[in-house]
Amino acid sequence: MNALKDDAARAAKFVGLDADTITFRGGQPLNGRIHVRGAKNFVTKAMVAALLGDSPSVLRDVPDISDVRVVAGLLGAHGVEIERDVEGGEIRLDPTNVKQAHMAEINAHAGSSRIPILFCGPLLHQLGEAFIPDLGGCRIGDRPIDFHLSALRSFGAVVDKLPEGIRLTAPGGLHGAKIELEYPSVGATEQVLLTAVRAQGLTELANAAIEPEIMDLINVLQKMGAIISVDADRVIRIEGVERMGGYDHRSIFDRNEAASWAAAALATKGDIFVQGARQPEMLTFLNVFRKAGGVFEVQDEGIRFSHPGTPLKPVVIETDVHPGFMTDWQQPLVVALTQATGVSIVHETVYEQRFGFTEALVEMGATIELHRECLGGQKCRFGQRNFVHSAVISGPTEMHGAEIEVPDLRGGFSHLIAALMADGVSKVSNVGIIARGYENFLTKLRDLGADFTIES
Ligand SMILES: CC(=O)N[C@H]1[C@@H](OP(=O)(O)OP(=O)(O)OC[C@H]2O[C@@H](n3ccc(=O)[nH]c3=O)[C@H](O)[C@@H]2O)O[C@H](CO)[C@@H](O)[C@@H]1O
Ligand SMILES: C=C(OP(=O)(O)O)C(=O)O
Repeated sequence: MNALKDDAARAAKFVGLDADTITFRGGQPLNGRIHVRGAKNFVTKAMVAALLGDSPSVLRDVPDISDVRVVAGLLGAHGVEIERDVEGGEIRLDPTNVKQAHMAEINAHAGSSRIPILFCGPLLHQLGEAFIPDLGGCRIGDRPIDFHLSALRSFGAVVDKLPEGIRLTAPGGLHGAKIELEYPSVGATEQVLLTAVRAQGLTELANAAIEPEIMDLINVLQKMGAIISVDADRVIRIEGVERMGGYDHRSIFDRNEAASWAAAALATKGDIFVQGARQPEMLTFLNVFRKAGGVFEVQDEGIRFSHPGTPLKPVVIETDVHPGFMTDWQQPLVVALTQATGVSIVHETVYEQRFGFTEALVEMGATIELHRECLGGQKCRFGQRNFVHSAVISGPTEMHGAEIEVPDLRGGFSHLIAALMADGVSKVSNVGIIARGYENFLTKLRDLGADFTIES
């Protein structure tokens, strides 16, 4: 539990959030309009990509979340000059004087985010050497980096595991490789992209992940001078180039944040217009939202999500890689499903331990049973390995206030929704973790009519 407190305190500090525990008075619908900016799962990677150029890059729609601060800190430690307009969402990254960072500065970022692992390729290209601190990120499974290290070795990198992180060198340079991922990992696909673009020769990546955030990273890399093609069969081909320049780019919107607010509208019987949300990247979510009874209206500026005013319907969901149902959508939606009439099933096939958040929901009155079996229909990697990775949610159940602790980013947002939906008072602690991926979430909640008080 101390590790979670540390996660929360660190993330809160990064964005200047003076809040640890929030007392909610629930039972009111969330109504109104909020604005979602660039995607946590893209912006941070585009910032790393700037390291590959020999001239400055400009990224727009950058949200003020702690993962952005962590990556900016690590880039700054490596000599990247950063100018940031936090309110305007613009960041300018000048990598022309990139240098090796001091170990102390690198380790100051240990345990804060998963993004540092993506510095490997760009630092090897620019400096011939990379030190990567211990990774952070949500505690929702083991989260090994074996695909990353194996891919880097295929490019010619030498990896030394040190007590405080990993050190990489490339004595013979980096050269193109033929790689096939065991599973279409988002991070490992990005690792290959960020390394292959300047490696000598051709790289072929089979079984790649093709999430919209990865496609936007490819857009950025192409703007910088890379040559990348994506085939329909999940094969990505990259022709290495000798030099790359900077980019000017507006980030893709955060579809995970948008889905979270949609779930909040459904769970609290509310009506939320999410400015910045777009239909194509949310197609799969929108289908499930509609099947559960949710109402949405796609407009030019965003998507309006609302409760139908009639009972919600149960759904069966299997999380999957894109274009499947994104794992980061499942936790907030489960809260709404506690109000559906009947039995819903969620089969989590991406992470082996992503149902820790349901314990608090059960304490608040939800009926959720967890199972080791693959309950969705398809067999996944976790069924045979005996992980608790399927949830059965029976509803509708009355929810009442409780004292709960945020376990991870999306689980934390689901706890906020539960506290707002429940009758009575709830105290939610460790809210700093939510600042990892939800910009100004307290202001947005206030704007939507939430009733709460903050304790530091
Ligand atoms: C910062 C960021 O973008 N985070 C997202 C990214 O995480 P991240 O990139 O870490 O997720 P991955 O797609 O790599 O992980 C998917 C699965 O592959 C496994 N795996 C991954 C790498 C590896 O070397 N070995 C291995 O076994 C993981 O343990 C997990 O079970 O994609 C996830 C899946 O869409 C999202 O939930 C996260 O929000
Ligand atoms: C799992 C997530 O993030 P990370 O990979 O940064 O831990 C998430 O955004 O839900």
